Amino acid sequence: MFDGAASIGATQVLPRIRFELPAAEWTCLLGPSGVGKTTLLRLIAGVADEATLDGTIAASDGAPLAGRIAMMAQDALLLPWLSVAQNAMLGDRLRGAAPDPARADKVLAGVGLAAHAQKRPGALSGGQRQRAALARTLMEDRPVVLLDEPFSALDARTRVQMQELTATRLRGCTVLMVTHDPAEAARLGQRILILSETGLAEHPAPPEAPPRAVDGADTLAAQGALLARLRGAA
Ligand SMILES: Nc1ncnc2c1ncn2[C@@H]1O[C@H](COP(=O)(O)OP(=O)(O)OP(=O)(O)O)[C@@H](O)[C@H]1O
Repeated sequence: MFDGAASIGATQVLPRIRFELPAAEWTCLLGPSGVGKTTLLRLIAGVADEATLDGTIAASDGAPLAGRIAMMAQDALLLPWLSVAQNAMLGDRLRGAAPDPARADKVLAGVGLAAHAQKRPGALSGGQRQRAALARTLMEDRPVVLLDEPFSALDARTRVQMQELTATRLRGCTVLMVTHDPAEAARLGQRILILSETGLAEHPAPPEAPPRAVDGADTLAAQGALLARLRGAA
């Protein structure tokens, strides 16, 4: 449960909001640029050192959130001196656990980077780097996953594939994904939230389980309604 507002210095960077993330469901968060979506994710992940939270963040089971969250940031920070495979296994390395190269190979193959596993991030395209960061997030195997525009740099075909792969792999996880794409929210969201300067609003999600067909009637209707609402809010 999140209940609070956030500021940096004297500036409010997240309006006061209150919401719960339903367990094992995929929640999509949309809203205009600069409204505080990334700040919200960073606060939940416990890495928003720049911001001051006036409120509380708590898991419904009362246990600490630390150690249960994987986050894929917008500026996917791959370490430039490590290979793609080593980046994918970074979580284990940082925890001092034994890395699992066979699993990394599998996850990298899943995101279409098998042929690039030994390359440095600098030798990849932006979309390939984003898939490498996605692989690292999937490798983490955490019950709560925060995704900040994870598919934004991908071409249309790869985006649809990665949405499907991620939805399948994260089934059973509690996911909060920031996206600017109403089509993506209509495909993946079991709950759709819109953040604005005045607070949080909920938008109805299609009833089918994600990933929904791109051209499904319910998906297209939800996409259209969401876009109209976002335009109205602009
Ligand atoms: N480190 C920082 N120092 C000062 N202000 C910041 C910092 N990080 C973010 N902000 C400000 O906080 C506000 C919220 O930023 P945030 O990145 O959370 O927005 P967002 O909704 O994720 O935007 P976008 O959709 O463009 O990614 C913005 O006004 C931004 O300028």
